[in-house]
Amino acid sequence: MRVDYTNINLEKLGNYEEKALESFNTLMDGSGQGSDFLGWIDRPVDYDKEEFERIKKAAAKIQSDSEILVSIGIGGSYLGIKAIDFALDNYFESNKKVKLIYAGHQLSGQYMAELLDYLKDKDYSLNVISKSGTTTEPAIAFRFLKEALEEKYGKEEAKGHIYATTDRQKGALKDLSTKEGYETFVVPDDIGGRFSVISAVGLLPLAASGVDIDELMAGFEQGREKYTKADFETNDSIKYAAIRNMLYEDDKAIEVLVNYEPKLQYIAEWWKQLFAESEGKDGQGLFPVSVNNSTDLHSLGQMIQDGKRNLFETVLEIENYDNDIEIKEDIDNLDGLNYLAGKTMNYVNTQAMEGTTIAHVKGNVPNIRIKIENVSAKTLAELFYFFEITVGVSGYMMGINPFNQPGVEEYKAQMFKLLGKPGYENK
Ligand SMILES: O=P(O)(O)OC[C@H]1O[C@](O)(CO)[C@@H](O)[C@@H]1O
Repeated sequence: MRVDYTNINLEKLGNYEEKALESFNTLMDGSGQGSDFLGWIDRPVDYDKEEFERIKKAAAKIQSDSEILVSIGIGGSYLGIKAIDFALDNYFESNKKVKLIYAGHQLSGQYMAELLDYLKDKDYSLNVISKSGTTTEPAIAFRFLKEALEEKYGKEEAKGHIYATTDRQKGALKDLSTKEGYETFVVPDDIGGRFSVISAVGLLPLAASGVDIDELMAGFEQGREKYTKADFETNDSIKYAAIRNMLYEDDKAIEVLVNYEPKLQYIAEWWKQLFAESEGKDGQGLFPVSVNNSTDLHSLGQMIQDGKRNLFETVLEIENYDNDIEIKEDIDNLDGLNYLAGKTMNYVNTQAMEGTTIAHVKGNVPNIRIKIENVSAKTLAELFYFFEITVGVSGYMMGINPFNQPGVEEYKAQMFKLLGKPGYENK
């Protein structure tokens, strides 16, 4: 993975170097705000090997008795799993050993009714994932899905199809799992939800679907090797954090994560939670949005080219693809496309990316380019780790605690009051 800053004016970057390095050191020595949640930094090498093996065993069991695993969770207990699972699958003929279906990531009654109907004649298991064990969306989903599973297999057999990933010792889900005897996996105390894909949160469902979790861990480890060195020139996490802050102070309020490969769509969704929950507090933070090109060049592209000049782009470029297809000569050439004969579609896509970059830079949209070698478990894990270090450094540069998310409680309090949850009457 490499980061290219060619299309950024780096004249003022020197003013940010010292602060970026200071913030990086604060992150690494654990002396900053939220330092109880830095377990993800060393987790690529320092993890529970016994649990890792248990995850592989559970995954093999799921593969042997289920065609579907319903992964129940929201936010950090959903987005990283979906991002990697979606990116590594074939678009049409799934190559997965077990199909992952998601639940508990919204509150749609329509979705739940249709899901329960769909599952009726399928063999499936449930992985309920919630660090707190009390989040409303997954809790409601689990209540429905557990009932349906018990109806299908009987209460005792159903227990062997339920896997709970939650806090080591506390919370409603932990209590329920202990009472019912479900196999449980741990969301470590020192890893916040949006950083938790490296734990059993991500590892169990991804292993069940057939992702090589050794490769995934190798990618995180590679990230740790590259992005935990205190060197401004060679550690792109520090430099990228500095550039984001430089652009932020230059009135760029929005960062747009751009991809030209639909497989990366959910990587962007994961990235949005990481940056929004980490930076969006105390009246601060770059607003993270994403576009999927070239699709969005025909919608948001107009705004990016010509709208308010308050944004910059970070473009994800894939350097090598597993598949590509050549455009052929057509005798009639009625569509006028013969000038592309002999070129591949990915070549055209790349020129769309390069052309768009030129146009946007001309239109005063600073562009950062992140180049990843390919779409694999290893490269995606390295990319995740890179963004995680970046957000820690960047958040400390902004003077905020990047590891809490107090703002998300407000909607919950108002919703609970409307729903009549005991204790919320006077909120
Ligand atoms: O895993 P949990 O505790 O259910 O939380 C899910 C998500 O909800 C949040 O706490 C926000 O409400 C996120 O930070 C978190 O990723």
